[in-house]
Amino acid sequence: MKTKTPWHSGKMICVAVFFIAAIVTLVAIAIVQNKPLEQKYKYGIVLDAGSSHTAMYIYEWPAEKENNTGMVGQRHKCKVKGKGISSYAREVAGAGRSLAMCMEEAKQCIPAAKHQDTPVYLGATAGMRLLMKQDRNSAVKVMEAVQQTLQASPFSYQGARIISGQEEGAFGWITVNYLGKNFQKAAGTMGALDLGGASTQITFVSKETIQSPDNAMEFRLYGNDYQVYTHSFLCYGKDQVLKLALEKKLKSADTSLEDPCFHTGYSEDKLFQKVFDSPCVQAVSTDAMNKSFMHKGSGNFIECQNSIKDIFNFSQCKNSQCSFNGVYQPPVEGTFGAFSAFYFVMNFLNLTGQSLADTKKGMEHYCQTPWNTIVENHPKVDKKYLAEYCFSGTYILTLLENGYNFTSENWKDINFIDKIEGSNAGWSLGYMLNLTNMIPAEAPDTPLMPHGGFVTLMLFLTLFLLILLFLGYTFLGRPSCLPPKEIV
Ligand SMILES: Nc1nc2c(ncn2[C@@H]2O[C@H](COP(=O)(O)OP(=O)(O)OP(=O)(O)O)[C@@H](O)[C@H]2O)c(=O)[nH]1
Ligand SMILES: [Ca+2]
Repeated sequence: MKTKTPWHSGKMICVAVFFIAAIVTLVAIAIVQNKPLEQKYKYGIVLDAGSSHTAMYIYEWPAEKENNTGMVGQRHKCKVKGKGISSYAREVAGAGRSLAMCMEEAKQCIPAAKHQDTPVYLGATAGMRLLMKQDRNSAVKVMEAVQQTLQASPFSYQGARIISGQEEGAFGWITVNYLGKNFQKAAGTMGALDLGGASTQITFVSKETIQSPDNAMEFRLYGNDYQVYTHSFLCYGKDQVLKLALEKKLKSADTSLEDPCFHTGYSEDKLFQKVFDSPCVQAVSTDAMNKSFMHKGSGNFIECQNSIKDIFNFSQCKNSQCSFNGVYQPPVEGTFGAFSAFYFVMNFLNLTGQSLADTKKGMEHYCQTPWNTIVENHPKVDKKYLAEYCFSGTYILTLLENGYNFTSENWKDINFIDKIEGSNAGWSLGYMLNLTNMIPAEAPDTPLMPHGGFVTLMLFLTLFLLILLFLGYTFLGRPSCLPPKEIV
């Protein structure tokens, strides 16, 4: 005779059945309860008022996840027609009006119900820094004009200001690392190289203690401390540097100039004013300003590079090492994202993934190509941009190699990038993240496991228990609460 163990008792089996039924119900409730709610989005607008033009960026992010890295993305970009706001010094109202079309686009792009909760910021960079030096009064008026336009919009106006070179560098670094989700990775961060029209920035994390306070920034982000080196070179953006280079070559009595940085066959009558209208170059007399010179190309990369080296001062350095013009810079470290004109120019020249030696060969070949061939090969490219690629590419090479001290070994660490995960690399995203406190100092609490993982685990456990029950039933006999099997 078999002895009845408590496990064999029908009551126990029934209890087990109810127990499992309860678990199944629990899991079902957990699934329904934890189903992600319909995503609610928030929006933010940043106007990047650069020296050459203004761009408006609309960012969006899921309302519940604003503190998680990488959650904010670019929803829309609008390029303001015409030049940068600093070009409106003599007609300041035009600066405000120039933004109207993009603000209209923003109204269409962001749901009306969200307009008044959407912050709008404007940050002006090197063009306005230069205007501030040249004509403070007009600069203030330009900023007032853009402020008025933004305040008249339905969005929540949060300020229009000229940002510092350090901020521009640091926020560009925050943007690329936020988008690359690098703040929570052990692999470390990526340096940022930004080449604008009027200034250029270099920003990276250095192991070396930063020897000059002006170049040091400290951040605590997602629970990690970062010591960042940053420097912004005013007048070393691609448009201002062309003026610096021409200034070096031009004498006020010259009626023509042969320039190795422009293609053979290129010839354009230019006003002295075009070169000398900036605080980056030495002033000349009004008489001289109204004269013109014939700008002719001779297309020679090596000669062009030698002429560009003249605009850097490599001789004085008060610290252990410098980039140029006596500016302290520790040795470059890690990988870099190079964006804005670094990307526009190197991408056009097809020189984004090459060794330093091949990049130089590519430049040599490009610069010596006659102007009519260049025009024939690129019928759709704006002639102003087209004429300057030899100069700009040579400047970029010289700045990176001779200025920042990149070598043929670490050249491959420079990634020429336009966008990361659909968002443009630039200071504007980092600026907004900072002002909306969206990058916490400490890592936000995260659930033990993601929603999908939790549901899968619960289902798996339930299934496991059901199998156990089935096995128990098969091997240990039927419970007494079920009707007995008919004996044949
Ligand atoms: N080739 C090319 N050049 C461009 C393009 N867009 C802008 N540029 C030029 O590249 C340079 C840098 O452009 P941006 O990064 O927009 O410069 P910015 O923000 O106006 O200037 P900063 O205030 O100095 O930052 C300028 O000389 C622009 O005229 C483009 O699509 N193609
Ligand atoms: Ca810029």
